[in-house]
Amino acid sequence: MTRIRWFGTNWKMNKSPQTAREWTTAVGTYMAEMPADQRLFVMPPYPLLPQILQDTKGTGLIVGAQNCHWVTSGAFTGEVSPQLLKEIGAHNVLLGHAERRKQFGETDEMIGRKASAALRVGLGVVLCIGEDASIKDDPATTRSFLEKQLSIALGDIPALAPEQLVVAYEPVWAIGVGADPPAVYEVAEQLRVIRHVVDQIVNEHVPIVYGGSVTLENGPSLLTETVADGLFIGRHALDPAMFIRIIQTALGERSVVE
Ligand SMILES: O=C(CO)COP(=O)(O)O
Repeated sequence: MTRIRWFGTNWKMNKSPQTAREWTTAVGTYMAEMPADQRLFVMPPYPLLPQILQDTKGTGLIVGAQNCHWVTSGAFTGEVSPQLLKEIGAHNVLLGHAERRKQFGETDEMIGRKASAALRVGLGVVLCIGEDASIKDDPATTRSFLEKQLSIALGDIPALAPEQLVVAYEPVWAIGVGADPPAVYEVAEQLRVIRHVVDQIVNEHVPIVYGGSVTLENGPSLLTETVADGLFIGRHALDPAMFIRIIQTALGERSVVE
């Protein structure tokens, strides 16, 4: 069976309609020649979703939201329902990102409700999990922490369609400007643990991607020296040329130095 490789980016609170269009144009050109065993996904801010869905129709780009509520409609000011995302044509939704957990108080239970609701309306889900710096050097604690995040988030999910769920391992200590760059040996073991736990919980094959300070330099080893099925990239994928270079380099189609 061909191994599918996943490359995604979360734009966080970045980009304008204009710079989003420049990005989708450049990535669309790459995707026109892209091998069938690759999946690319992007999570723009909510207001850019309709534009990007329209501009990338037929390219195969998977376009998703960065969050959603677990309820279909109602008095939840500022929230967006999975049903609405589905109706506007979004393909998937990012849930459990470390920034949502830390800055907006999202708990494993809330993320579990969101995952269940999103999957039930037929959206794909990219579920983020990851430990913070305080436990990273304690393998047993990290293991049980990741197991708990997974078992609560996936505790009430329906039967999955193929490729409907992706798990993103994003250790909190490795995310964003000023974070510790991840060493492959540090994340390889956790990725193995996650693979094992996910296989126990879910019948369907669930791709697992690595995210957190992925760069042109560390992308190849993070992809090829671990069990990761792909890479989830933040700030270094805001530039579409760099996003494409990271993909091509990680897949061995280009070298880091050219
Ligand atoms: O949070 C991330 C993707 O969701 C990763 O962000 P960075 O690649 O900027 O560390």
